[in-house]
Amino acid sequence: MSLRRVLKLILPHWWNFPIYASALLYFGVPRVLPNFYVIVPRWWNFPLYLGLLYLGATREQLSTHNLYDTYLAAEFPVGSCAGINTAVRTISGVCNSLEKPAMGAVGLRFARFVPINYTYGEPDATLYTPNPRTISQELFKREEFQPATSINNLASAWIQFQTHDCHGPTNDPEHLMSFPLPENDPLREIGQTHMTLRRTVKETHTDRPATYGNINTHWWDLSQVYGSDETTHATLRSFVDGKMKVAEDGLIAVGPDGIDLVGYRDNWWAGVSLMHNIWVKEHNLVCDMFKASNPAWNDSQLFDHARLVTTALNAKVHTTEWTPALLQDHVLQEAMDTNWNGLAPKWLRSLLPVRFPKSNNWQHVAEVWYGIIGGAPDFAGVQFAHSEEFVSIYRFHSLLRDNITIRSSVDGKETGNVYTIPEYAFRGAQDVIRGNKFSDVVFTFGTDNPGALVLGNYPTAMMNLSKPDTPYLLDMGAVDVLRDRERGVPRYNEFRRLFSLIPAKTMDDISDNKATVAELRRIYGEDVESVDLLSGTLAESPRATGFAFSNTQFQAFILAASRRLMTDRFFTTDYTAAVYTQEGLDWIHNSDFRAVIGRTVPELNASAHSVDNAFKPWVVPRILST
Ligand code: HEM
Repeated sequence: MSLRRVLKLILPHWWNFPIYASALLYFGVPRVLPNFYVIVPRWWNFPLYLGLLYLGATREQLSTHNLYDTYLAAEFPVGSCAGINTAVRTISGVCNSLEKPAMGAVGLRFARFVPINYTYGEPDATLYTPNPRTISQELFKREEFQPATSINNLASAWIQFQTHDCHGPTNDPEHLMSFPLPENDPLREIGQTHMTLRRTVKETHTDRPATYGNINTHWWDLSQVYGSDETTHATLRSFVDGKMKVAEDGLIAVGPDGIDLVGYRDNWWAGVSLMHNIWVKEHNLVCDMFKASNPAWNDSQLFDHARLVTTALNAKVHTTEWTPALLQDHVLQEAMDTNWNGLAPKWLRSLLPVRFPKSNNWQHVAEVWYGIIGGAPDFAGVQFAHSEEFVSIYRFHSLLRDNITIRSSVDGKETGNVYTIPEYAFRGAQDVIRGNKFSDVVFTFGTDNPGALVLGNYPTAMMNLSKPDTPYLLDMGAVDVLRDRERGVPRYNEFRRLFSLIPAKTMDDISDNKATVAELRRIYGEDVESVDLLSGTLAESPRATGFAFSNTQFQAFILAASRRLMTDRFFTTDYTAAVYTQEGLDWIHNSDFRAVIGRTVPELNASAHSVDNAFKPWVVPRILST
């Protein structure tokens, strides 16, 4: 951070300076102030430093009340790091924690962000009420595409690339959920009376709610690119110079099922394929950089270092670019930047190169000053795993566009190739990626808007989705609702209560928009407790200025976004030149997503740099506007 930026931050807000100082003090005594936590419904109206203080306090509040392990102490797998190279990320995710080697590894259970006794899956009496199909068809269905104008379609591809479906592609064929279709359902005309789907694969326990395993690693380690098991991983490596395998055309090769050969390949579409290609290309460029500076390194050394750097850069892009693009609020922008870079100006860091002591109290001061990265890990007393609630807040299918209309990156003109969802999903992704110039595809994503995350904007094609190997059509709107109920994710109002938010007393409290409230009432009547999490969050307003999603989802996000960084050894204790190399750290420090695009698709360097954040709609070539 430059002196100019510090002055810019402080001067217009000089009257906030005492608040800023108290924020630092506050972080120094983290376990005290949460006792005095006061919920502020419209925190985004605070001036900058008060807003930062409030977000910090909220995170502390949530770390104290919203972290729950789903393992009993005696159940947790005992692991060992004997014979494992602990200086690098492992494929299965073991040994990130040296104290608890199995933490965050592939197959481990999802944790919970709400107390365990609130996570029983709903019984049949409520599971199907209100009817998920009615909700999907009457509340969610898109009549007309409503764009999210502040972001581009790379943002939607990005978030699915980050989250994917981690409960597994097949579900449990032995255990089904089935409910009658509404009387007026058009499917009844073709003889269908019920909607049926497989339950999620789960572990049952005698005295507590069922638990669910993650089929990928939990860490922020790009396992979707590299794989979470050695067999898959081996098929993806070229074993030459540390590089990932690519086909002759420079893109990821495709398997016999028509899907790209990558670490995790479920629910495939053109957007995720695009992201995988960009990050595999980036990995291979990092290998080139390392080979040039370390000619004696073998394939494994090059791969392991390139993975560390590529992964950290990916996490940095998410923290400092994707999130601020989705949540364009001044407080949030600063908070996310502080997470990664800290608030301390560079010149002061060089004067005081030694970090604050890493004792429990000072650690929080150090975090604000220097950022989470390179600091001391903080588990808030609970071992790390992704949580079921974190999966649920990313049910973002409304981001999907009905059509992808390819435009040339040279002049912005439509090429004539248009793909609907059934054409760009699953095997169809290949038609988009290889049926066009890759630069045109990326350009199209950079200049298109995704759909807005509001009611009435769920793509109709996703409500009649034919997924390979699934023996029935999926109404994804209904599936999204049903999965949360099945997995015991609390409904909207309970979710708010448990996340230190003020619950709605009546439907009118959910949204400022009268028409939206009327829509909710049509489905849920006056029973505000029955409103589903997805319905409530899509309906919710007001939202923070510039927020693409609701404050309720944001609350879970506050907890998860920092926690993913601060529990990971490779973002904390081992974010050092000794582990990453200095050139590796410099690569991360000097790059943003615009640079990644410029390197991996050089034709797009200028377009990607036409905006200050690669996830904002790119400025199209002049020919379009003339
Ligand atoms: C054409 C593109 C997409 C297709 C075909 C697709 C399809 C699916 C399917 C079939 C499921 C699993 C349904 C089940 O539980 O049985 C799913 C789950 C999910 N999808 Fe999508 N999806 C797409 C895009 C997206 C996007 C853009 C996001 C944005 C984040 C997203 C987020 C999720 C989440 C969070 C889940 C739940 C994951 C889990 O249960 O572990 N999807 N999707």
